[in-house]
Amino acid sequence: MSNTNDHPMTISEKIFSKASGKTVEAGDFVLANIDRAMTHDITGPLAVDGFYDIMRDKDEKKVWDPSKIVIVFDHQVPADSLNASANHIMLRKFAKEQGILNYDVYEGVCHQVMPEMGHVRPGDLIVGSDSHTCAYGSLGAFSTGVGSTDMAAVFASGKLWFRVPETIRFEANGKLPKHVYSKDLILHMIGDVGAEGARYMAAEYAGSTIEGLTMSERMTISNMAIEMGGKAGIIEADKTTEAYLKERIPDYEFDPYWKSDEDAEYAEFHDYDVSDLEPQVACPHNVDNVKPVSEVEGTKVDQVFVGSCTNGRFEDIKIVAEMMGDEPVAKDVRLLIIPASRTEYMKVLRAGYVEQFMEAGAIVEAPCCGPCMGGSFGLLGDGEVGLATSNRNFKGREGSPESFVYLSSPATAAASALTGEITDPRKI
Ligand SMILES: CC(C)[C@H](C(=O)O)[C@@H](O)C(=O)O
Ligand code: SF4
Repeated sequence: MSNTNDHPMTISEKIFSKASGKTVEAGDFVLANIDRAMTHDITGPLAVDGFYDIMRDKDEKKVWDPSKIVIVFDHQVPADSLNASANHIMLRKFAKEQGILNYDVYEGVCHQVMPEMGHVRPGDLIVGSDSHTCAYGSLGAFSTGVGSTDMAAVFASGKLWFRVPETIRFEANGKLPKHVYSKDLILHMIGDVGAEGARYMAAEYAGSTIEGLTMSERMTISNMAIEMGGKAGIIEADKTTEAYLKERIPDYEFDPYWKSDEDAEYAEFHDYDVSDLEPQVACPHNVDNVKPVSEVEGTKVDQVFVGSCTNGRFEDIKIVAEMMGDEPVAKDVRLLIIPASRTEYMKVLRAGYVEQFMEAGAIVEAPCCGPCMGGSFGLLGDGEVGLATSNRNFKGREGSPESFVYLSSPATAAASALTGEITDPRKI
């Protein structure tokens, strides 16, 4: 695509222009063509019911384009209840009948599987019936979470109405200090603007710090855009993205058009110098209750969970393995490690980390969402304190409403698993 715009555009305006076939700007209402739709084992069944409801008078009840839909089983896998197995049976049948790609119980968390398996490209408009679908913005796509009934409409028509969002730009410059990671940066940003700071806006992350991040680190940042109310969390595609995509999509060709124009209009602008950023921790019971680790050091933890679509990749787990070395997990602490996908799990396995973690007294589980949303296992009981590398810490998020969840980077999680209390990783 070449630049034929009649006004400077943000990447979101460009993507919605392509998707609606006309030049649009923030505030416009558009009926947009969807490039890819993702659903999973929890929200999928309702979307399928909704789809058949929409199609009730049609003889041929076929989705608009099976090659553009992906189903992933990840929240309750392997089936943890009869309800979950019934959902899986229903979705497997739907996928088979419609010819839709279905990643079954062993593949991993949807937001890891989608980019990893080559279902995300810069410039795409993607919807998923999961709020962290904003994660694919890390590859320069406009990607957002929708409800199951919207997903049903997408299954039927391949289209959805949107209000083209304004953009809030976050620019981060400088080199992240040792033991400070992209998770600390995004927690800091969320703490700064608040849980509604980017409401219905496209968050756009830029600056030399972002440019220097690996794909895995970028995914962490884009994933959490929703925690400030963002509709999307976009990082423009560059050489790093190109290399990631070339490995996964053989015919992929980089198109420099998919970025914001120099003089594009932003609703808000936030600027950060990260060179003296401390490790950050989100404290109970809100993601924007963010404090530097020094303010919560010494808080006893019962469970440390390293995983989720936010920080469950090999790179994250490597940080934990390296920080722990030969040391055991602290007495009375459960360290739960869940790689975000089968691919990431195999990297962890090949690096010898599974053996290291088991010897240290940690538990390594097969890829899934795990305790991230108080689903299948690893739930916190009354009065217990958990530290997690995931993205939400609302009351009861990881189990009992009487438990407490703190969120941090994998490095802070590892340091805390070693000592049994929230610990500054720079001190280990
Ligand atoms: C189950 C699903 C609807 C939910 C979401 O949309 O985000 C879950 O993935 C979460 O992280 O809370
Ligand atoms: S890992 Fe957590 S945040 Fe991610 S999709 Fe699963 S439940 Fe949602």
